[in-house]
Amino acid sequence: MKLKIACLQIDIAFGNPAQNVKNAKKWIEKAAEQKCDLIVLPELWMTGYDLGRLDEIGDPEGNDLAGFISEKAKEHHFDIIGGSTAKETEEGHFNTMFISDRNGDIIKQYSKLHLFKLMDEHKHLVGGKSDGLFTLYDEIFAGFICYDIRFPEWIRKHAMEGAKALFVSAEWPLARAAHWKTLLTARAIENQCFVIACNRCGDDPNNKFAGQSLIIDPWGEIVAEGSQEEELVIAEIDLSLVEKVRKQIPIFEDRLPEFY
Ligand SMILES: O=C(O)CCC(=O)C(=O)O
Repeated sequence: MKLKIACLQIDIAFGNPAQNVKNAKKWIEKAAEQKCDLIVLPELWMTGYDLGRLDEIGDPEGNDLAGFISEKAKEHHFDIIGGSTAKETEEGHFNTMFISDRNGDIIKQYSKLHLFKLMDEHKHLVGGKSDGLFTLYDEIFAGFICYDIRFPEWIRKHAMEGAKALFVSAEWPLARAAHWKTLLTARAIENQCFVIACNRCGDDPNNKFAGQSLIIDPWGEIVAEGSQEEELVIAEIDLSLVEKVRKQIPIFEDRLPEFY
């Protein structure tokens, strides 16, 4: 199966959901003109990292993000990996990814498992408790958020459970752009699956962000790479490549977990 995918590599206005929704609408229109099958948004794109103001600008139960992507998916007939939102619950705020299919049904919520202390997430957010697996086009995929990509065991668990493509939403700083590219390429090669990673660009009061969104195939080849500016990062991927690579070098069969 072939899929045309667009990462919406956008800038994010710090703590200004209204402006960010307006900008996202503009980029979603551009993706619709490109006739994409699926689009991906970055992490916390409605609020940015204005974590100190989440009581004011957080997203009650994630309904703002869920409602927005559901409406846009139906309008444009594409599936949406909606990036993440600061989902406000009785337990606190989660950093939660929402996924809508093209009928507007929310088919998955995944809350970031690994909180990133360097950006104070542990002081303002609650870590998730469940996996990122979901199904679209009768294929198994998985969603992750930013820092999660530093945990190969977490990603491997999803590949072992059948994920053929890993979708990553991020606000990854420019200072560690080399890690971003290396980690994502390694996750693609070691799990022999596609990696589609959408990062924000621009800056906030504390960080400059890398952009450089990536679409990587199961052989580790980069098929599309963003600049450091706002843009759509687009590629057509062919999911049958996953089986081909896994046949050529059968690492899942050759694993020796009794030694690990
Ligand atoms: O791991 C990193 O270097 C960046 C992670 C990050 O920015 C995040 O999880 O928000």
